[in-house]
Amino acid sequence: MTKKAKVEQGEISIHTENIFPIIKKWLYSEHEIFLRELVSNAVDAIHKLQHVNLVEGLQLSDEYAVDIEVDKDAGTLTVRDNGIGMTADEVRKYINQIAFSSAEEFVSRFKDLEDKKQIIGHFGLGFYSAFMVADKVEIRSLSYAEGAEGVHWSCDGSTSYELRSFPKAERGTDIILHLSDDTKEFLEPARLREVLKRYCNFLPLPIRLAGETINDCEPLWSRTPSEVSDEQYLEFYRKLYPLAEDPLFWIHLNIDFPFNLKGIVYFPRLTNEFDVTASHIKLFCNQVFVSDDCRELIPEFLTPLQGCLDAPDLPLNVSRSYLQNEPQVRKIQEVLAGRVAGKIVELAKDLESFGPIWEDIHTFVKFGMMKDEKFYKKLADKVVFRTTGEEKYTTLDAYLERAKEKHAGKVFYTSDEAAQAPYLKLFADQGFEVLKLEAMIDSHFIQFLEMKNSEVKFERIDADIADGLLDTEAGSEIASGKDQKTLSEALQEFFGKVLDIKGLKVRVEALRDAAVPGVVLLNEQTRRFKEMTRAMGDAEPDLFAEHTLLVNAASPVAKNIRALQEAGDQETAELLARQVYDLACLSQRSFDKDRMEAFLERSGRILQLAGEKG
Ligand SMILES: Nc1ncnc2c1ncn2[C@@H]1O[C@H](COP(=O)(O)OP(=O)(O)OP(=O)(O)O)[C@@H](O)[C@H]1O
Repeated sequence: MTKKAKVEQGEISIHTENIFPIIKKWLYSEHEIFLRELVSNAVDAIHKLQHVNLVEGLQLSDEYAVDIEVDKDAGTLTVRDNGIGMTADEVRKYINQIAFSSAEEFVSRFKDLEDKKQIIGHFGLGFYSAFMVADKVEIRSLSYAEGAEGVHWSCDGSTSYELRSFPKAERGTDIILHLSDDTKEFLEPARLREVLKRYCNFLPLPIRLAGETINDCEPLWSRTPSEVSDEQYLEFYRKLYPLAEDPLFWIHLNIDFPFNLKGIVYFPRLTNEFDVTASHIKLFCNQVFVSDDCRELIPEFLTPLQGCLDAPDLPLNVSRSYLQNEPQVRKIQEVLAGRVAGKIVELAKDLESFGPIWEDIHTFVKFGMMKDEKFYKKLADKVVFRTTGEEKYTTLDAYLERAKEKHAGKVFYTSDEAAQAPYLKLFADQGFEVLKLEAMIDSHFIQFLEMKNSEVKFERIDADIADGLLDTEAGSEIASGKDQKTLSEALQEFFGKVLDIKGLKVRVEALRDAAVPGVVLLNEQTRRFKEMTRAMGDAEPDLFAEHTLLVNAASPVAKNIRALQEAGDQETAELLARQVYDLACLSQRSFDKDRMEAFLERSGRILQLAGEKG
């Protein structure tokens, strides 16, 4: 005669009326995370058994795995493990009391939260997340303990449960979900696979779907860095980001003290499609996927970093705003910044291979240096600049060393090679090296460098004419003509009178290069100030409100103007003076319609005159 199984019925002692509808509705969009929760509980159960096995010397030698199975006809999904199992008492304690009281706490803590995304992806849901997708949940379990009896628990989503003994042959736990009508998608292997790949891809034990292992139990970051080859790092990257180009460099973190942090972060090649404002790192907790968005852990200037971080010590069941104030988070940021700086120092040893990498990383490095003093100190002498010099790249120190004779402490730069081409030519012809600072961040970075090195001044090549470009041997000029004026005096007065523009200063100097009739100069400090007000969102500043026209006394055009003026051909002299000015301005600014028309018309007349002369 078989003994009738004793059935225990009871009420789960929770105080919230009925938490399940709340959970279900509230977390609707993220209900797939139930699978992560159940699979990680199953993995925990196996780890616990492995631990007991060691401590108690049980000498178990099973093949451990978590199996996920579906029964389409019955509409059930089962998560099975061969871990530690539970006795009836443990089910009462861990499921009826602990799991459900934490459920209650969870709901009361987060139900008023506006931004639900804040906690999504973080732990704290546990076993009861099964009710997000199931109308009824069953547990069948057999504890590892000697003489243990199988146990069966079921609950239909109300606050009452049923518990009875159950003839289970194999140690471990089956969690059986009777999926609700609107979550039948989880009976589809393809959908299950997708979710398991997302959350369980790197779990440390085999996770099998219909018998097939779907995960990588030993993700690369869990290995010893010295045992991993470059090819393996690249292969891992390609698996994580199949559409991306190979990264620029990577860092393998393997920290045990003062906190645990493992992971591999990659600095990607930045393409136009790459969103540098989004977070790209996948966060794990003991190899369980937690979130794709862990921007709190990464210093702001390193947001492009990709890869995986495994931070088992972080209290992940808290909101992101909590994370922002978590001291450990700051330490992780510091470690990341330090390690990235270290890697850059290493890469910078070979300037030739470093140059192209620098092109992709420089904005972030400069931003980091301005934000983080430690980062600055580590990299201060590693910053490189593109240059017109012999090598393609130079450090600031090397540049200043070369410039010692000609312009000590002064750094000439261009912010736009095309627009400043005439100036570049002047500098190049006289053998002056010019740095190319063409990125948005550079104007701020220059300011920052000047603050850090008070003896260094940056000057854009159109800011002033360096002494070395002037022909100081041109000799003193002789006063001549009816007006008894020197060439410089006469031209200065003539240009000033003819152009008659508010804010324009005329300066006449002999340049070493006679080919340029004139250049416009914009004072460095005034220009920077104007650019700054533009950056602050003020109305478009007029960069030309104050500017200087430098007329090249060495140029044949200037001499010609003076000759025409002396000969009384005021009209042609004026025509040429205006053209010299417009040509000098043209590279710096675009003309409006009227000025362009006047310029073209004048050009036509000058061509005509030249033709008549010929
Ligand atoms: N498959 C299982 N095998 C053995 N025990 C289990 C299993 N699943 C759950 N448990 C027990 O039930 C308890 C409650 O699980 P639950 O998932 O709600 O919370 P948790 O795992 O302790 O914490 P959290 O999931 O929030 O990190 C577990 O601590 C464990 O003791």
